[in-house]
Amino acid sequence: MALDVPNLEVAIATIHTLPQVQFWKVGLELFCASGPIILDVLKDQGKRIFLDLKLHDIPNTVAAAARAIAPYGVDFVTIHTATGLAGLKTAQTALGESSTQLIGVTLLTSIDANTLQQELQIPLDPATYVERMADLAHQAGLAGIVCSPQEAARVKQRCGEAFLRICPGIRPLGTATGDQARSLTPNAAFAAGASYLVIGRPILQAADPAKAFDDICRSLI
Ligand SMILES: O=C(O)c1cc(=O)[nH]c(=O)n1[C@@H]1O[C@H](COP(=O)(O)O)[C@@H](O)[C@H]1O
Repeated sequence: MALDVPNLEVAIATIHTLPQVQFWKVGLELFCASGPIILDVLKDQGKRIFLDLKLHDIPNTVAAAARAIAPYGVDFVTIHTATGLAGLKTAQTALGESSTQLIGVTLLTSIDANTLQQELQIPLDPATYVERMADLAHQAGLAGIVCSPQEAARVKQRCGEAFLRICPGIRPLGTATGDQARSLTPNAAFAAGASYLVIGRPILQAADPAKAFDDICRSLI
């Protein structure tokens, strides 16, 4: 679950409201607001942690950031694959002996074909672009990628089962799409080969978040 909340106080309340959630994603909003203390809070409760900082810079700088992140001991940390092969490799190397797995963000799930081709002037369809980015991440030795569930099957076929496909853009039927452009239902996402689903607003903004979480889990059985 994405712990997309504005500060430490709300984060702690949210973790308590959803004790059944075992794996939390801490993103830029909360990490900037709370600093690394939120990681200690989650660790103290035995939770797994996905630190979603989406590194994107020159190789020397992403490597330095990865070295600074390694001692946090989180499970996953993200880097944009558009950083390029050299940056992906140096960041992976910089994590050294740490158990943290480096995950490449391929193409944000908010970007549709029109935005990719017209606005960003990248003459590929999103699935082909994601495949190219998955290849880079795979070649650099990363543990997996973030992609939309719509690309999960192709990435699995291309890079193998062990290469993680972490999929946001998850929308149970009847929930608002919002800014997500390439989405699927939880059930369809797993069927398509997602290793993990990342879900925020459909649960956080539900009238009863615990029920929304349980309903999603039940829909997967
Ligand atoms: O790296 C991510 O986690 C991420 C990548 C991406 O392409 N799309 C995407 O939505 N995310 C994150 O996944 C979460 C999705 O949240 P909801 O749209 O509220 O379910 C947010 O925390 C996003 O920052």
